[in-house]
Amino acid sequence: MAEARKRLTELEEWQALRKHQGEMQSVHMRELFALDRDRFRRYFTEAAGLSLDYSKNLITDDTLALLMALARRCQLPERIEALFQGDTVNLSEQRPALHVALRNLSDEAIQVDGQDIMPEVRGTLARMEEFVWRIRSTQWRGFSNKPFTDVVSIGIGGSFLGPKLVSAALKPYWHGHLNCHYVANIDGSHITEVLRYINPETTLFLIQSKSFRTQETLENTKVAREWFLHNGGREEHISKHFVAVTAKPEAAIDFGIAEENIFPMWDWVGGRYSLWSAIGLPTALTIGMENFRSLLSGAHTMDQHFRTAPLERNLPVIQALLGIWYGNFWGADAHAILPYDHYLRGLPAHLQQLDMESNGKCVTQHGDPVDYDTGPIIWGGAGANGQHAYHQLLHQGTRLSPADFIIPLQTHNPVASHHAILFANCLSQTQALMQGKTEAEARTELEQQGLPPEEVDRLARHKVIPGNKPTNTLLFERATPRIVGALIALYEHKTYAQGVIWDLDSFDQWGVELGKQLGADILQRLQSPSPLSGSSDSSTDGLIALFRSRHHHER
Ligand SMILES: O=P(O)(O)OC[C@H]1O[C@](O)(CO)[C@@H](O)[C@@H]1O
Repeated sequence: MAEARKRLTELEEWQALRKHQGEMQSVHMRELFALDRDRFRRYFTEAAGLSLDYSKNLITDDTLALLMALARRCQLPERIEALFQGDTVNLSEQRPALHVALRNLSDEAIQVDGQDIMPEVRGTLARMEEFVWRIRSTQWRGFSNKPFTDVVSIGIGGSFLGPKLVSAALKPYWHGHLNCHYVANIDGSHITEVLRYINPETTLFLIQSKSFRTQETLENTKVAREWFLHNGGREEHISKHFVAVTAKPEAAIDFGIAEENIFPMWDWVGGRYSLWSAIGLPTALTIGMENFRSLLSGAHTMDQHFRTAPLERNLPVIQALLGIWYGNFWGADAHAILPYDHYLRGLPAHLQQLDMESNGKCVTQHGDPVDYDTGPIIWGGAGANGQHAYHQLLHQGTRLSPADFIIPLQTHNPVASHHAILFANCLSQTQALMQGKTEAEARTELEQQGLPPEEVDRLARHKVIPGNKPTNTLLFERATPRIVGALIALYEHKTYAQGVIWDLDSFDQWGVELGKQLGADILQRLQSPSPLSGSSDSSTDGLIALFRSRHHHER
Protein backbone atom coordinates (compact mmCIF):
# COMPACT_ATOMS: atom_id res chain seq x y z
CA MET A 1 0.00 0.00 0.00
CA ALA A 2 1.36 3.43 -0.97
CA GLU A 3 2.32 5.63 1.95
CA ALA A 4 0.55 8.94 2.52
CA ARG A 5 2.79 11.61 1.10
CA LYS A 6 3.36 15.33 1.42
CA ARG A 7 0.71 17.47 -0.30
CA LEU A 8 1.49 17.61 -3.99
CA THR A 9 1.27 21.40 -4.22
CA GLU A 10 3.66 21.79 -1.29
CA LEU A 11 6.45 19.76 -2.85
CA GLU A 12 9.53 21.77 -3.78
CA GLU A 13 9.37 20.19 -7.23
CA TRP A 14 5.84 21.53 -7.70
CA GLN A 15 6.79 24.99 -6.51
CA ALA A 16 9.81 24.96 -8.82
CA LEU A 17 7.55 24.22 -11.77
CA ARG A 18 5.27 27.08 -10.76
CA LYS A 19 8.21 29.46 -10.72
CA HIS A 20 9.50 28.12 -14.01
CA GLN A 21 6.09 28.62 -15.63
CA GLY A 22 6.33 32.31 -14.68
CA GLU A 23 9.63 32.52 -16.54
CA MET A 24 8.26 30.67 -19.56
CA GLN A 25 5.27 32.98 -19.97
CA SER A 26 7.23 35.46 -22.02
CA VAL A 27 8.80 32.82 -24.25
CA HIS A 28 7.36 32.06 -27.69
CA MET A 29 7.96 28.70 -29.32
CA ARG A 30 9.02 30.52 -32.48
CA GLU A 31 12.04 31.78 -30.55
CA LEU A 32 12.77 28.33 -29.15
CA PHE A 33 12.85 26.90 -32.66
CA ALA A 34 14.92 29.81 -33.96
CA LEU A 35 17.47 29.42 -31.17
CA ASP A 36 17.85 25.67 -31.53
CA ARG A 37 18.08 24.17 -35.02
CA ASP A 38 18.25 20.74 -33.44
CA ARG A 39 15.03 21.06 -31.46
CA PHE A 40 13.11 18.49 -33.51
CA ARG A 41 15.79 15.85 -33.08
CA ARG A 42 16.15 16.53 -29.38
CA TYR A 43 12.45 16.31 -28.64
CA PHE A 44 11.67 13.28 -30.73
CA THR A 45 11.48 9.74 -29.38
CA GLU A 46 10.25 6.34 -30.48
CA ALA A 47 8.87 3.15 -28.97
CA ALA A 48 6.86 0.14 -30.15
CA GLY A 49 6.57 1.51 -33.69
CA LEU A 50 5.28 4.90 -32.52
CA SER A 51 7.27 8.10 -32.89
CA LEU A 52 6.54 11.17 -30.83
CA ASP A 53 7.56 14.65 -31.91
CA TYR A 54 7.08 16.77 -28.82
CA SER A 55 9.22 19.68 -29.95
CA LYS A 56 6.17 21.91 -30.49
CA ASN A 57 5.61 22.25 -26.76
CA LEU A 58 6.19 25.13 -24.35
CA ILE A 59 9.22 23.42 -22.93
CA THR A 60 12.96 23.67 -22.56
CA ASP A 61 15.42 21.18 -21.10
CA ASP A 62 14.79 22.87 -17.75
CA THR A 63 11.06 22.23 -18.01
CA LEU A 64 11.62 18.58 -18.71
CA ALA A 65 14.15 18.23 -15.91
CA LEU A 66 11.69 19.79 -13.45
CA LEU A 67 8.85 17.56 -14.63
CA MET A 68 11.03 14.46 -14.35
CA ALA A 69 12.04 15.52 -10.84
CA LEU A 70 8.37 15.80 -9.91
CA ALA A 71 7.72 12.35 -11.34
CA ARG A 72 10.57 10.84 -9.33
CA ARG A 73 9.43 12.65 -6.19
CA CYS A 74 5.98 11.10 -6.70
CA GLN A 75 7.70 7.71 -7.02
CA LEU A 76 6.50 7.15 -10.54
CA PRO A 77 9.11 4.45 -11.35
CA GLU A 78 8.12 2.49 -8.23
CA ARG A 79 4.43 2.90 -8.99
CA ILE A 80 4.92 1.69 -12.56
CA GLU A 81 6.57 -1.42 -11.20
CA ALA A 82 3.73 -1.83 -8.69
CA LEU A 83 1.22 -1.89 -11.56
CA PHE A 84 3.10 -4.69 -13.29
CA GLN A 85 3.67 -6.60 -10.06
CA GLY A 86 -0.06 -6.82 -9.45
CA ASP A 87 0.02 -4.65 -6.33
CA THR A 88 -3.24 -3.21 -5.04
CA VAL A 89 -3.18 -0.07 -7.19
CA ASN A 90 -6.96 0.23 -6.97
CA LEU A 91 -7.14 1.14 -3.30
CA SER A 92 -10.82 1.97 -2.99
CA GLU A 93 -11.81 -1.41 -4.43
CA GLN A 94 -8.79 -3.16 -2.91
CA ARG A 95 -7.54 -4.87 -6.03
CA PRO A 96 -4.84 -4.77 -8.68
CA ALA A 97 -5.40 -3.50 -12.22
CA LEU A 98 -3.83 -6.10 -14.43
CA HIS A 99 -4.71 -5.26 -18.00
CA VAL A 100 -0.99 -5.78 -18.69
CA ALA A 101 -1.44 -9.47 -17.80
CA LEU A 102 -3.91 -9.85 -20.67
CA ARG A 103 -1.14 -9.08 -23.14
CA ASN A 104 1.75 -10.51 -21.21
CA LEU A 105 3.47 -12.56 -23.87
CA SER A 106 6.49 -13.27 -21.66
CA ASP A 107 6.89 -16.29 -19.38
CA GLU A 108 6.59 -14.11 -16.31
CA ALA A 109 4.07 -15.28 -13.74
CA ILE A 110 1.70 -12.64 -12.36
CA GLN A 111 0.27 -13.31 -8.94
CA VAL A 112 -3.11 -12.26 -7.62
CA ASP A 113 -3.85 -13.43 -4.07
CA GLY A 114 -0.91 -15.81 -4.27
CA GLN A 115 -2.09 -17.43 -7.52
CA ASP A 116 -0.49 -17.11 -10.93
CA ILE A 117 -3.24 -15.75 -13.18
CA MET A 118 -1.33 -16.33 -16.43
CA PRO A 119 -2.53 -19.93 -17.01
CA GLU A 120 -6.14 -18.70 -16.91
CA VAL A 121 -5.36 -15.78 -19.21
CA ARG A 122 -3.66 -18.08 -21.71
CA GLY A 123 -6.43 -20.66 -21.37
CA THR A 124 -9.04 -18.02 -22.21
CA LEU A 125 -7.06 -16.91 -25.24
CA ALA A 126 -6.95 -20.53 -26.40
CA ARG A 127 -10.73 -20.79 -25.94
CA MET A 128 -11.22 -17.58 -27.88
CA GLU A 129 -8.98 -18.96 -30.59
CA GLU A 130 -11.09 -22.07 -30.94
CA PHE A 131 -14.37 -20.14 -30.88
CA VAL A 132 -13.16 -17.62 -33.45
CA TRP A 133 -11.94 -20.40 -35.68
CA ARG A 134 -15.25 -22.28 -35.44
CA ILE A 135 -17.26 -19.21 -36.40
CA ARG A 136 -14.95 -18.00 -39.16
CA SER A 137 -14.49 -21.44 -40.68
CA THR A 138 -18.32 -21.80 -40.58
CA GLN A 139 -18.12 -24.93 -38.40
CA TRP A 140 -20.38 -23.23 -35.85
CA ARG A 141 -23.48 -22.17 -37.72
CA GLY A 142 -26.87 -20.69 -37.01
CA PHE A 143 -30.04 -22.67 -36.31
CA SER A 144 -30.85 -23.16 -40.00
CA ASN A 145 -27.33 -24.37 -40.67
CA LYS A 146 -26.30 -21.21 -42.48
CA PRO A 147 -22.91 -19.65 -41.65
CA PHE A 148 -22.96 -16.49 -39.58
CA THR A 149 -22.85 -13.20 -41.48
CA ASP A 150 -23.34 -10.75 -38.60
CA VAL A 151 -22.04 -10.35 -35.07
CA VAL A 152 -23.95 -8.03 -32.76
CA SER A 153 -22.05 -6.97 -29.66
CA ILE A 154 -24.28 -5.73 -26.84
CA GLY A 155 -22.41 -3.84 -24.13
CA ILE A 156 -21.71 -0.31 -22.95
CA GLY A 157 -18.81 1.78 -21.60
CA GLY A 158 -15.64 -0.24 -21.56
CA SER A 159 -17.54 -3.26 -22.84
CA PHE A 160 -18.27 -1.27 -25.99
CA LEU A 161 -15.92 1.62 -26.72
CA GLY A 162 -12.64 -0.30 -26.77
CA PRO A 163 -13.74 -3.19 -28.99
CA LYS A 164 -15.65 -0.78 -31.23
CA LEU A 165 -12.57 1.38 -31.64
CA VAL A 166 -10.36 -1.58 -32.47
CA SER A 167 -12.87 -3.12 -34.88
CA ALA A 168 -13.09 0.14 -36.80
CA ALA A 169 -9.34 0.81 -36.58
CA LEU A 170 -8.61 -2.58 -38.12
CA LYS A 171 -11.31 -2.63 -40.80
CA PRO A 172 -8.71 -3.45 -43.48
CA TYR A 173 -8.19 -6.77 -41.66
CA TRP A 174 -11.85 -7.79 -41.48
CA HIS A 175 -12.97 -11.21 -42.60
CA GLY A 176 -14.84 -10.70 -45.85
CA HIS A 177 -18.10 -12.38 -44.79
CA LEU A 178 -18.57 -11.30 -41.19
CA ASN A 179 -20.08 -7.95 -40.35
CA CYS A 180 -19.83 -6.49 -36.86
CA HIS A 181 -22.38 -4.21 -35.17
CA TYR A 182 -22.38 -2.61 -31.75
CA VAL A 183 -25.45 -1.87 -29.64
CA ALA A 184 -24.88 0.13 -26.48
CA ASN A 185 -27.47 2.77 -25.79
CA ILE A 186 -30.75 2.35 -23.93
CA ASP A 187 -32.38 4.28 -26.72
CA GLY A 188 -34.64 1.93 -28.64
CA SER A 189 -33.50 3.51 -31.87
CA HIS A 190 -30.02 2.04 -31.51
CA ILE A 191 -31.04 -1.61 -31.38
CA THR A 192 -33.93 -1.05 -33.81
CA GLU A 193 -31.57 0.28 -36.44
CA VAL A 194 -29.19 -2.65 -36.01
CA LEU A 195 -31.90 -5.34 -36.02
CA ARG A 196 -33.57 -3.82 -39.06
CA TYR A 197 -30.89 -5.05 -41.45
CA ILE A 198 -29.87 -8.44 -40.07
CA ASN A 199 -31.19 -11.98 -40.30
CA PRO A 200 -31.69 -13.97 -37.07
CA GLU A 201 -30.63 -17.17 -38.83
CA THR A 202 -27.16 -15.79 -39.46
CA THR A 203 -26.63 -13.49 -36.47
CA LEU A 204 -24.49 -14.17 -33.43
CA PHE A 205 -25.08 -12.04 -30.31
CA LEU A 206 -22.22 -11.34 -27.92
CA ILE A 207 -23.40 -10.08 -24.56
CA GLN A 208 -20.54 -8.11 -23.02
CA SER A 209 -20.79 -7.09 -19.40
CA LYS A 210 -18.22 -7.46 -16.66
CA SER A 211 -20.84 -7.08 -13.93
CA PHE A 212 -23.77 -8.57 -15.87
CA ARG A 213 -25.84 -5.98 -14.03
CA THR A 214 -25.72 -3.05 -16.40
CA GLN A 215 -29.25 -1.91 -17.19
CA GLU A 216 -28.62 -0.84 -20.79
CA THR A 217 -26.94 -4.14 -21.68
CA LEU A 218 -29.50 -6.37 -19.98
CA GLU A 219 -32.48 -4.54 -21.47
CA ASN A 220 -30.99 -4.62 -24.96
CA THR A 221 -30.22 -8.32 -24.56
CA LYS A 222 -33.86 -9.00 -23.66
CA VAL A 223 -34.95 -7.16 -26.80
CA ALA A 224 -32.47 -9.10 -28.95
CA ARG A 225 -33.68 -12.36 -27.46
CA GLU A 226 -37.35 -11.53 -28.07
CA TRP A 227 -36.58 -10.45 -31.61
CA PHE A 228 -34.73 -13.73 -32.19
CA LEU A 229 -37.64 -15.77 -30.81
CA HIS A 230 -40.21 -13.86 -32.85
CA ASN A 231 -38.30 -14.22 -36.07
CA GLY A 232 -37.84 -17.94 -36.48
CA GLY A 233 -35.49 -18.76 -33.59
CA ARG A 234 -36.63 -21.12 -30.83
CA GLU A 235 -35.57 -21.49 -27.19
CA GLU A 236 -33.37 -24.46 -28.03
CA HIS A 237 -31.52 -22.33 -30.61
CA ILE A 238 -30.50 -19.65 -28.12
CA SER A 239 -27.31 -21.48 -27.24
CA LYS A 240 -26.19 -21.36 -30.86
CA HIS A 241 -26.74 -17.62 -31.12
CA PHE A 242 -26.04 -16.05 -27.70
CA VAL A 243 -22.59 -15.92 -26.13
CA ALA A 244 -21.57 -13.85 -23.09
CA VAL A 245 -18.38 -12.39 -21.67
CA THR A 246 -18.59 -11.62 -17.98
CA ALA A 247 -16.92 -11.79 -14.58
CA LYS A 248 -20.25 -12.93 -13.13
CA PRO A 249 -21.05 -16.20 -14.92
CA GLU A 250 -23.85 -17.10 -12.44
CA ALA A 251 -25.74 -13.95 -13.41
CA ALA A 252 -25.33 -14.78 -17.10
CA ILE A 253 -26.58 -18.34 -16.52
CA ASP A 254 -29.58 -17.00 -14.58
CA PHE A 255 -30.27 -14.78 -17.53
CA GLY A 256 -30.45 -17.78 -19.83
CA ILE A 257 -26.99 -17.93 -21.41
CA ALA A 258 -25.64 -21.48 -21.76
CA GLU A 259 -22.76 -22.09 -19.35
CA GLU A 260 -20.45 -23.34 -22.11
CA ASN A 261 -21.05 -20.08 -24.02
CA ILE A 262 -19.63 -17.88 -21.26
CA PHE A 263 -16.14 -16.44 -21.51
CA PRO A 264 -14.53 -15.15 -18.33
CA MET A 265 -13.50 -11.66 -17.24
CA TRP A 266 -11.86 -10.92 -13.94
CA ASP A 267 -12.24 -8.40 -11.15
CA TRP A 268 -8.65 -7.36 -11.69
CA VAL A 269 -9.44 -5.90 -15.12
CA GLY A 270 -11.14 -2.51 -15.25
CA GLY A 271 -13.96 -2.18 -17.81
CA ARG A 272 -12.18 0.58 -19.73
CA TYR A 273 -9.02 -1.55 -19.86
CA SER A 274 -10.78 -4.72 -20.97
CA LEU A 275 -10.62 -4.74 -24.77
CA TRP A 276 -7.61 -7.09 -24.47
CA SER A 277 -9.70 -9.75 -22.73
CA ALA A 278 -12.55 -11.83 -24.17
CA ILE A 279 -14.39 -8.48 -24.32
CA GLY A 280 -12.32 -8.15 -27.50
CA LEU A 281 -14.20 -11.09 -29.07
CA PRO A 282 -16.19 -9.02 -31.58
CA THR A 283 -12.86 -7.65 -32.79
CA ALA A 284 -11.22 -11.07 -32.82
CA LEU A 285 -14.12 -12.50 -34.82
CA THR A 286 -13.78 -9.84 -37.46
CA ILE A 287 -9.98 -9.62 -37.73
CA GLY A 288 -9.08 -13.19 -36.77
CA MET A 289 -7.10 -14.45 -33.82
CA GLU A 290 -3.71 -14.02 -35.42
CA ASN A 291 -4.34 -10.31 -35.85
CA PHE A 292 -5.86 -10.13 -32.36
CA ARG A 293 -2.65 -11.63 -30.96
CA SER A 294 -0.66 -9.03 -32.91
CA LEU A 295 -2.79 -6.35 -31.24
CA LEU A 296 -1.84 -7.83 -27.86
CA SER A 297 1.79 -8.02 -28.83
CA GLY A 298 1.86 -4.34 -29.85
CA ALA A 299 0.42 -3.46 -26.46
CA HIS A 300 2.92 -5.77 -24.74
CA THR A 301 5.82 -4.02 -26.48
CA MET A 302 4.50 -0.69 -25.18
CA ASP A 303 4.13 -2.26 -21.71
CA GLN A 304 7.78 -3.30 -21.70
CA HIS A 305 8.81 0.16 -22.83
CA PHE A 306 6.73 1.81 -20.09
CA ARG A 307 8.17 -0.52 -17.50
CA THR A 308 11.83 -0.34 -18.48
CA ALA A 309 12.62 2.84 -20.44
CA PRO A 310 14.18 5.70 -18.49
CA LEU A 311 11.59 8.39 -17.71
CA GLU A 312 13.37 10.81 -20.06
CA ARG A 313 12.70 8.55 -23.06
CA ASN A 314 9.47 7.00 -21.88
CA LEU A 315 6.64 7.89 -24.26
CA PRO A 316 3.68 7.52 -21.89
CA VAL A 317 5.61 9.34 -19.16
CA ILE A 318 6.57 12.23 -21.43
CA GLN A 319 2.97 12.57 -22.61
CA ALA A 320 1.71 12.38 -19.03
CA LEU A 321 4.10 15.04 -17.75
CA LEU A 322 3.32 17.40 -20.62
CA GLY A 323 -0.35 17.03 -19.67
CA ILE A 324 0.47 17.89 -16.05
CA TRP A 325 2.52 20.88 -17.21
CA TYR A 326 -0.40 22.39 -19.13
CA GLY A 327 -3.23 21.28 -16.84
CA ASN A 328 -1.67 22.31 -13.56
CA PHE A 329 0.61 25.17 -14.51
CA TRP A 330 -0.89 26.78 -17.64
CA GLY A 331 -4.58 26.45 -16.80
CA ALA A 332 -5.52 24.10 -19.65
CA ASP A 333 -8.86 22.40 -18.95
CA ALA A 334 -8.94 20.24 -22.04
CA HIS A 335 -6.83 17.98 -24.19
CA ALA A 336 -7.64 17.19 -27.82
CA ILE A 337 -7.13 13.88 -29.58
CA LEU A 338 -6.98 14.45 -33.32
CA PRO A 339 -6.42 11.29 -35.36
CA TYR A 340 -5.65 12.03 -39.00
CA ASP A 341 -6.71 8.52 -39.90
CA HIS A 342 -10.25 7.59 -40.85
CA TYR A 343 -9.89 4.17 -39.22
CA LEU A 344 -8.90 5.73 -35.90
CA ARG A 345 -11.83 8.12 -35.75
CA GLY A 346 -13.21 6.28 -32.68
CA LEU A 347 -10.08 7.02 -30.66
CA PRO A 348 -11.34 10.23 -28.98
CA ALA A 349 -14.47 8.44 -27.71
CA HIS A 350 -12.47 5.56 -26.25
CA LEU A 351 -9.90 7.88 -24.68
CA GLN A 352 -12.70 9.97 -23.21
CA GLN A 353 -13.81 7.02 -21.14
CA LEU A 354 -10.29 5.80 -20.48
CA ASP A 355 -8.99 9.12 -19.24
CA MET A 356 -12.05 10.88 -17.84
CA GLU A 357 -13.44 7.85 -15.98
CA SER A 358 -9.94 7.10 -14.64
CA ASN A 359 -8.76 10.55 -13.61
CA GLY A 360 -11.94 12.60 -13.29
CA LYS A 361 -11.55 12.55 -9.50
CA CYS A 362 -11.57 15.17 -6.73
CA VAL A 363 -10.09 13.14 -3.87
CA THR A 364 -6.76 11.34 -3.65
CA GLN A 365 -6.53 7.58 -3.50
CA HIS A 366 -6.62 7.97 0.29
CA GLY A 367 -9.80 10.05 0.15
CA ASP A 368 -8.31 13.49 0.81
CA PRO A 369 -9.70 16.39 -1.25
CA VAL A 370 -7.26 17.61 -3.88
CA ASP A 371 -6.28 21.27 -4.18
CA TYR A 372 -5.11 21.00 -7.79
CA ASP A 373 -6.71 20.12 -11.09
CA THR A 374 -6.87 16.48 -12.12
CA GLY A 375 -7.88 14.84 -15.43
CA PRO A 376 -8.66 17.16 -18.34
CA ILE A 377 -11.70 17.17 -20.59
CA ILE A 378 -10.78 14.88 -23.45
CA TRP A 379 -12.30 15.75 -26.77
CA GLY A 380 -11.48 15.56 -30.43
CA GLY A 381 -12.30 14.00 -33.75
CA ALA A 382 -10.89 13.03 -37.09
CA GLY A 383 -8.62 15.35 -39.01
CA ALA A 384 -8.81 17.04 -41.44
CA ASN A 385 -12.57 17.34 -40.77
CA GLY A 386 -12.01 19.22 -37.52
CA GLN A 387 -10.04 21.92 -39.29
CA HIS A 388 -13.29 23.06 -40.88
CA ALA A 389 -15.07 23.04 -37.56
CA TYR A 390 -13.51 23.41 -34.12
CA HIS A 391 -9.88 24.17 -34.96
CA GLN A 392 -10.81 27.88 -35.10
CA LEU A 393 -10.98 27.81 -31.29
CA LEU A 394 -7.58 26.13 -31.11
CA HIS A 395 -6.05 28.89 -33.22
CA GLN A 396 -7.74 32.00 -31.88
CA GLY A 397 -9.89 31.06 -28.89
CA THR A 398 -9.12 32.18 -25.35
CA ARG A 399 -8.99 28.66 -23.94
CA LEU A 400 -5.97 26.44 -24.05
CA SER A 401 -6.35 22.88 -25.24
CA PRO A 402 -3.10 21.09 -26.06
CA ALA A 403 -3.63 18.56 -28.82
CA ASP A 404 -2.24 15.24 -30.02
CA PHE A 405 -2.08 14.97 -33.80
CA ILE A 406 -1.94 11.29 -34.73
CA ILE A 407 -1.08 10.25 -38.26
CA PRO A 408 0.28 7.29 -40.25
CA LEU A 409 3.14 7.72 -42.72
CA GLN A 410 1.43 5.30 -45.08
CA THR A 411 -2.21 4.78 -45.83
CA HIS A 412 -4.09 1.53 -46.30
CA ASN A 413 -5.87 3.16 -49.21
CA PRO A 414 -3.68 5.14 -51.58
CA VAL A 415 -6.19 7.28 -53.48
CA ALA A 416 -4.88 10.00 -55.82
CA SER A 417 -2.76 12.42 -53.72
CA HIS A 418 -5.04 12.11 -50.70
CA HIS A 419 -2.46 10.92 -48.23
CA ALA A 420 0.06 13.63 -49.06
CA ILE A 421 -2.70 16.22 -48.77
CA LEU A 422 -3.87 14.75 -45.46
CA PHE A 423 -0.31 14.78 -44.16
CA ALA A 424 0.21 18.36 -45.31
CA ASN A 425 -2.97 19.37 -43.51
CA CYS A 426 -1.81 17.75 -40.30
CA LEU A 427 1.61 19.41 -40.38
CA SER A 428 0.19 22.78 -41.37
CA GLN A 429 -2.03 22.69 -38.30
CA THR A 430 0.73 21.97 -35.83
CA GLN A 431 2.93 24.55 -37.53
CA ALA A 432 0.20 27.19 -37.50
CA LEU A 433 -0.61 26.45 -33.86
CA MET A 434 3.05 26.81 -32.97
CA GLN A 435 4.07 29.87 -34.95
CA GLY A 436 0.80 31.77 -35.31
CA LYS A 437 0.74 35.02 -37.27
CA THR A 438 1.89 38.39 -35.94
CA GLU A 439 0.09 41.64 -36.66
CA ALA A 440 3.02 42.76 -38.83
CA GLU A 441 2.75 39.59 -40.89
CA ALA A 442 -1.01 40.01 -41.19
CA ARG A 443 -0.56 43.59 -42.37
CA THR A 444 2.09 42.68 -44.94
CA GLU A 445 -0.13 39.94 -46.29
CA LEU A 446 -3.10 42.29 -46.67
CA GLU A 447 -0.94 44.99 -48.25
CA GLN A 448 0.39 42.47 -50.74
CA GLN A 449 -3.19 41.70 -51.70
CA GLY A 450 -3.47 45.39 -52.63
CA LEU A 451 -6.00 46.34 -49.97
CA PRO A 452 -6.37 50.06 -49.14
CA PRO A 453 -4.79 51.12 -45.79
CA GLU A 454 -8.13 51.51 -43.99
CA GLU A 455 -9.05 47.94 -44.96
CA VAL A 456 -5.65 46.72 -43.77
CA ASP A 457 -6.27 48.50 -40.44
CA ARG A 458 -9.74 47.02 -40.14
CA LEU A 459 -8.78 43.44 -40.90
CA ALA A 460 -5.27 43.03 -39.52
CA ARG A 461 -6.28 42.58 -35.88
CA HIS A 462 -8.76 39.85 -36.79
CA LYS A 463 -6.06 38.01 -38.65
CA VAL A 464 -3.57 37.90 -35.80
CA ILE A 465 -3.06 34.34 -34.55
CA PRO A 466 -1.19 34.16 -31.26
CA GLY A 467 0.44 30.77 -31.89
CA ASN A 468 2.46 29.26 -29.05
CA LYS A 469 -0.17 26.51 -28.79
CA PRO A 470 1.29 23.15 -27.75
CA THR A 471 0.88 20.03 -29.84
CA ASN A 472 2.34 16.54 -29.99
CA THR A 473 2.65 14.68 -33.27
CA LEU A 474 2.40 10.91 -33.01
CA LEU A 475 3.51 9.07 -36.13
CA PHE A 476 3.55 5.44 -37.16
CA GLU A 477 4.02 3.51 -40.36
CA ARG A 478 0.46 2.29 -40.86
CA ALA A 479 -2.45 1.41 -38.56
CA THR A 480 -1.67 -2.31 -38.19
CA PRO A 481 -2.86 -4.48 -35.29
CA ARG A 482 0.51 -4.08 -33.53
CA ILE A 483 0.45 -0.31 -33.90
CA VAL A 484 -3.15 0.03 -32.74
CA GLY A 485 -2.29 -2.14 -29.71
CA ALA A 486 0.74 -0.01 -28.88
CA LEU A 487 -1.19 3.23 -29.37
CA ILE A 488 -4.02 2.32 -27.01
CA ALA A 489 -1.57 0.96 -24.42
CA LEU A 490 0.38 4.23 -24.67
CA TYR A 491 -2.69 6.20 -23.60
CA GLU A 492 -3.54 3.69 -20.85
CA HIS A 493 -0.11 4.20 -19.36
CA LYS A 494 -0.21 7.95 -19.83
CA THR A 495 -3.45 7.95 -17.84
CA TYR A 496 -1.93 5.82 -15.09
CA ALA A 497 1.21 7.97 -14.88
CA GLN A 498 -0.88 11.12 -14.49
CA GLY A 499 -3.00 9.41 -11.84
CA VAL A 500 0.20 8.59 -9.93
CA ILE A 501 1.34 12.23 -9.96
CA TRP A 502 -2.11 13.41 -8.87
CA ASP A 503 -2.22 10.63 -6.26
CA LEU A 504 -5.52 9.29 -7.58
CA ASP A 505 -7.13 5.90 -7.74
CA SER A 506 -7.33 5.69 -11.54
CA PHE A 507 -9.22 2.40 -11.47
CA ASP A 508 -12.45 3.17 -9.64
CA GLN A 509 -15.44 5.21 -10.91
CA TRP A 510 -17.75 5.96 -8.00
CA GLY A 511 -19.04 9.09 -9.69
CA VAL A 512 -21.08 7.12 -12.20
CA GLU A 513 -22.98 5.31 -9.45
CA LEU A 514 -25.15 8.18 -8.18
CA GLY A 515 -26.90 8.57 -11.52
CA LYS A 516 -27.57 4.83 -11.59
CA GLN A 517 -29.06 4.92 -8.07
CA LEU A 518 -31.28 7.91 -8.77
CA GLY A 519 -32.25 6.48 -12.15
CA ALA A 520 -33.88 3.45 -10.56
CA ASP A 521 -36.13 5.63 -8.40
CA ILE A 522 -37.00 7.98 -11.25
CA LEU A 523 -37.89 5.07 -13.54
CA GLN A 524 -40.23 3.75 -10.91
CA ARG A 525 -41.92 7.13 -10.61
CA LEU A 526 -42.20 7.50 -14.38
CA GLN A 527 -43.96 4.16 -14.62
CA SER A 528 -45.94 4.10 -11.39
CA PRO A 529 -49.72 3.86 -11.87
CA SER A 530 -50.36 5.86 -8.68
CA PRO A 531 -50.58 9.67 -8.67
CA LEU A 532 -47.26 11.48 -8.68
CA SER A 533 -46.05 12.25 -5.20
CA GLY A 534 -43.43 14.97 -5.17
CA SER A 535 -40.39 13.69 -3.36
CA SER A 536 -37.48 15.30 -5.16
CA ASP A 537 -36.65 18.80 -6.36
CA SER A 538 -39.25 20.74 -8.33
CA SER A 539 -37.28 20.49 -11.57
CA THR A 540 -37.08 16.70 -11.48
CA ASP A 541 -40.71 16.44 -10.30
CA GLY A 542 -41.85 18.78 -13.06
CA LEU A 543 -40.00 16.82 -15.74
CA ILE A 544 -41.36 13.52 -14.43
CA ALA A 545 -44.90 14.94 -14.59
CA LEU A 546 -44.31 16.07 -18.17
CA PHE A 547 -43.20 12.60 -19.21
CA ARG A 548 -46.13 10.98 -17.41
CA SER A 549 -48.57 13.27 -19.17
CA ARG A 550 -47.47 11.79 -22.50
CA HIS A 551 -47.34 8.16 -21.39
CA HIS A 552 -50.32 7.74 -19.01
CA HIS A 553 -51.83 5.01 -21.19
CA GLU A 554 -48.69 2.85 -20.79
CA ARG A 555 -48.77 2.79 -17.00
O1 LIG B 1 -19.19 -4.21 -18.34
P1 LIG B 1 -20.26 -3.69 -17.46
O2 LIG B 1 -20.20 -4.26 -16.08
O3 LIG B 1 -21.61 -3.87 -18.09
O4 LIG B 1 -20.03 -2.13 -17.27
C1 LIG B 1 -20.07 -1.25 -18.32
C2 LIG B 1 -19.47 0.09 -17.97
O5 LIG B 1 -20.16 0.70 -16.91
C3 LIG B 1 -19.27 1.45 -16.09
O6 LIG B 1 -19.20 0.88 -14.86
C4 LIG B 1 -19.75 2.84 -15.92
O7 LIG B 1 -21.09 2.86 -15.60
C5 LIG B 1 -17.94 1.39 -16.83
O8 LIG B 1 -16.86 1.54 -16.01
C6 LIG B 1 -18.04 0.06 -17.49
O9 LIG B 1 -17.10 -0.08 -18.51
